[in-house]
Amino acid sequence: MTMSKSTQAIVPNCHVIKIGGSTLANLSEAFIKSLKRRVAAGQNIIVVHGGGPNINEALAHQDIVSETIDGIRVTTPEMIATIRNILIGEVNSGLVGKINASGISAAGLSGFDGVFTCDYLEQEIYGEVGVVTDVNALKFKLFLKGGIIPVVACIGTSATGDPLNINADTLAAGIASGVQAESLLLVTDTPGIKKDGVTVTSASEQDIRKWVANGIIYGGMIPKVQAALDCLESGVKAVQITDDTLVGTTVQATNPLITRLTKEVHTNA
Ligand SMILES: Nc1ncnc2c1ncn2[C@@H]1O[C@H](COP(=O)(O)OP(=O)(O)O)[C@@H](O)[C@H]1O
Ligand SMILES: CC(=O)N[C@@H](CCC(=O)OP(=O)(O)O)C(=O)O
Repeated sequence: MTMSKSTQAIVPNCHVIKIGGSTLANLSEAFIKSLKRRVAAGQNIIVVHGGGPNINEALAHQDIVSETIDGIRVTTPEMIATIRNILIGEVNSGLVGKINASGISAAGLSGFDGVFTCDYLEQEIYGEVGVVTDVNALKFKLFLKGGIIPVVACIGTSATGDPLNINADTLAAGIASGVQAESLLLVTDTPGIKKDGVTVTSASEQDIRKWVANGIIYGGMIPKVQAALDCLESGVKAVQITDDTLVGTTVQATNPLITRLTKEVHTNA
């Protein structure tokens, strides 16, 4: 997959944290505390969020059945307005409100606010689904310089201004690559990649390819491992797949070159 680029300066000491819809409803105190610690330590945090379960519920209310291909929702024109409204109107505002209430200054954003551009992934297969093509690192920098955490909903716009549904893991990887983040943290409802019921502490690209092929990794975990590999490929130094206890800190590569060559994906134990 071609990763997004940034036409502007990178964002220093930046860490992208993606929160899955699986976790949003019950975001723990520990998570908010960890966010505060990171901000206090001077990290530039960008939050990206999903909302898959909220979308499922809203579509079910309208008797709309949706299909996913390897974790990516095939998005028909009849679904896209609902998905935009749920992600921006409901999920994003809820999360931004929660973060602000905790004392951290945050602002809600999406592709409509010009922080990234996107294009159709493969319209004939996925319909109204986007992929990030460019990241406006300067705009992110301005928010962060002003002490505001950008909280980005996974909705983009087409060249003609129509909303596009973007898988949140894919968007997080695109933004992390575009700002040349130090790390990407994918927060979900499982403590890491599991194999035979056990959470693995680290996984290589070869492991991942094998586990996707034999079904150990399936569904919503597929966009995560793809995002992880894409990020490492584009120079992001560390990727962690974890639950919201964020046990320890993001695994940092001691030698970025080795990380890039071996494409290690770290998960927590
Ligand atoms: N090998 C695996 N290890 C852990 N979880 C996996 C694995 N393969 C598939 N999954 C599934 O991926 C889910 C996480 O993806 P998803 O539901 O899309 O979460 P999110 O909303 O956080 O993006 C897990 O709850 C689990 O059902
Ligand atoms: C194109 C695509 O797959 N979009 C996702 C966007 C939400 C998402 O990614 O939410 P999670 O992080 O909770 O999985 C969807 O429609 O479900």
